[in-house]
Amino acid sequence: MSCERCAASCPAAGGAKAPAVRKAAGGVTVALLGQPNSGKSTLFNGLTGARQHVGNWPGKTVERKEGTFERGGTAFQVVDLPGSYGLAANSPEEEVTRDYLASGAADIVLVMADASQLERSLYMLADFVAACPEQPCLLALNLMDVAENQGKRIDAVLIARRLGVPVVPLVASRPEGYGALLDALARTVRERSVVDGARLREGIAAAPDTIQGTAAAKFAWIEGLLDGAVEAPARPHALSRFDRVVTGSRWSKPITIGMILLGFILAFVPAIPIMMLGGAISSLGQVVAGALAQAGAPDVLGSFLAGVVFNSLCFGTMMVGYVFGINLVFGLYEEAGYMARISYVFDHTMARFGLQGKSLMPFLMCLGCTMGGVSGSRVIDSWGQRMLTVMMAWAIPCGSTWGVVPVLAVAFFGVAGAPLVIVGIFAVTILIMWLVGRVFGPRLVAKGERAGMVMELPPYHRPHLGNVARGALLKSRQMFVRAIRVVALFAFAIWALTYTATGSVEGSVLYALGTAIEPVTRFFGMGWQTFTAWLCALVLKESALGVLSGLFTGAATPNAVLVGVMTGAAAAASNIGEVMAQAISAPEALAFIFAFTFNMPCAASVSATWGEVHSTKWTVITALFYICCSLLLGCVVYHVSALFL
Ligand SMILES: Nc1nc2c(ncn2[C@@H]2O[C@H](COP(=O)(O)OP(=O)(O)OP(=O)(O)O)[C@@H](O)[C@H]2O)c(=O)[nH]1
Ligand SMILES: [Mg+2]
Repeated sequence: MSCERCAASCPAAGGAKAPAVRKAAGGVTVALLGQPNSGKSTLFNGLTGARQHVGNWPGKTVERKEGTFERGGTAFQVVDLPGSYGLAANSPEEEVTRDYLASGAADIVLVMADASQLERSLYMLADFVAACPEQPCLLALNLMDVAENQGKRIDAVLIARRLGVPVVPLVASRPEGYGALLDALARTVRERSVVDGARLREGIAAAPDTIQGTAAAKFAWIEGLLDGAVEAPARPHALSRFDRVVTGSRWSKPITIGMILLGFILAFVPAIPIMMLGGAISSLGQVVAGALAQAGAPDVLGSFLAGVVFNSLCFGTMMVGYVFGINLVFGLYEEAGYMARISYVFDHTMARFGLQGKSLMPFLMCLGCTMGGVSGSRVIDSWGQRMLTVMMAWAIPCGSTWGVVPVLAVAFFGVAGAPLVIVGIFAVTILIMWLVGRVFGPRLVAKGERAGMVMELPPYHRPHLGNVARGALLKSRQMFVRAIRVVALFAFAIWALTYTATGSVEGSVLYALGTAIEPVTRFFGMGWQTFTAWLCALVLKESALGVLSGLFTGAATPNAVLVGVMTGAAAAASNIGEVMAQAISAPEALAFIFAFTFNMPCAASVSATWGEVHSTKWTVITALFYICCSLLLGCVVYHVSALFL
């Protein structure tokens, strides 16, 4: 049915741009409408088998998504609309929803309400009925399990009688219980039932013609609709007392920091077996190479298989291990409703940097893996704030950096000097983040957009481990595929540059290139070996120690260098620090430490950044900024420290 009256009366219709919505040919189009976090995407996934992002905080779905399913010989097209609090609001996501309704593309609108906070959640229904009085619809009272846990009892039959359309209690996260909803949907298609909104219209007509007056009339209608239909216990829910502590002014920050640290530690539980699998893949590569050599295959074949193919897989698997762990643990936090609290607690602090509370999680995730942190920025709704978050997050030293820096710091500056180096690194991190905020902040986040986040705190839910694990697997798979492509490409390049038939590094292209450009790299405080390690770190941060090990100990065969490149510390000679301490000066080591730490994180992070921000221009700007910063730092640190060390 074309909802012409809706289009005429819908607040969106007046000034809205021509809706880019076309009606599907054949079948029945069902639009899911509801306030944020009411479970639309969960139902959408359950009905269509799609994998839309779901999570317990408002505002995840920002674009219209479509999927299909079949029931009783009828093809249904389901449209997952972005959540919005009403139809008169102004954010871009809310415009998507309004424009869609105004287009008349939906045959049936399925209004989703959160049964655990029904009165507030039904405001969308009131708005919809006022705007689209002739649109056939039905109402789903979702999150019934949560409402029941709160001790609420809802008389759906009474509400249905008052509305004149089917009203179905629902637990969207359990698709096996969709029978009643699908029956009600089929009935709505047959009967084209519309809500009896006469009382609502009378109320609105009698109310003062102001936003507040109209809203009061809508809430009065909801009150009448629910009168005698909802029974709720009077005592406050125990969790709301807990919430007062975790979001209150006194303990909120220490508790939040503790919970985040716990999350990072717990992430190792699923990560370690996956990382061990990665190690096994690398060893398998060596076995295969050895077997090929014994069978008389050309050396280049074994070297290529072990160095490029198996080591790429090894690195991809190892990296994805922690990414999976982080996604799983923080996915559980998100599902439980705790992530929204983390963002809330730090919102004010982050606003000082032009960011918002939601930027904190990506920052923290970057301490483990920049790629994971970058993909975590997806939760930030404003593109400018997301880009700025990613740009700042690149400055945070990742886990791989911490595998390299302490080894070198102790070797060159002793146990007493190393902590000073670490403090220096933290100070420069903050300096660079501040610099990024000052230089790029105004270009990315307009003054008006610099407000903190606006987000209601969702009620706590018991997380569904299966759903969260599936989501984490999906994200990890996407990341693995992205990483492996980049890694394999660079691994091939490095392999080609270090391969020599004799096995001596001096004969390799890398050696020739490195020594040729050494006069220039010396200006930035790095000799050819440290500069090569710096270059390899552009591809993979953890490669640096392995490369240094290969190049300085002299024991490096091309494949040892490559294994170092791919597996980092694992392949590093245990005495690398001592050997380097004899080969290069302390200023050069310090220059390398700083240039390496603040270099762009790794090629996979660049690819993840592009994947999140979809801007080649800003991805390139970010990469160039960090490469320049890193070289500049190397130069300054080298020349200044040479005066003292
Ligand atoms: N316990 C329980 N949780 C549910 C149910 N339906 C959805 N959820 C959870 O509620 C949260 C919000 O679900 P979403 O499907 O993302 O909500 P949405 O309406 O699409 O939200 P926006 O895209 O932000 O508008 C998620 O944590 C879901 O797992 C349910 O019936 N019971
Ligand atoms: Mg959604």
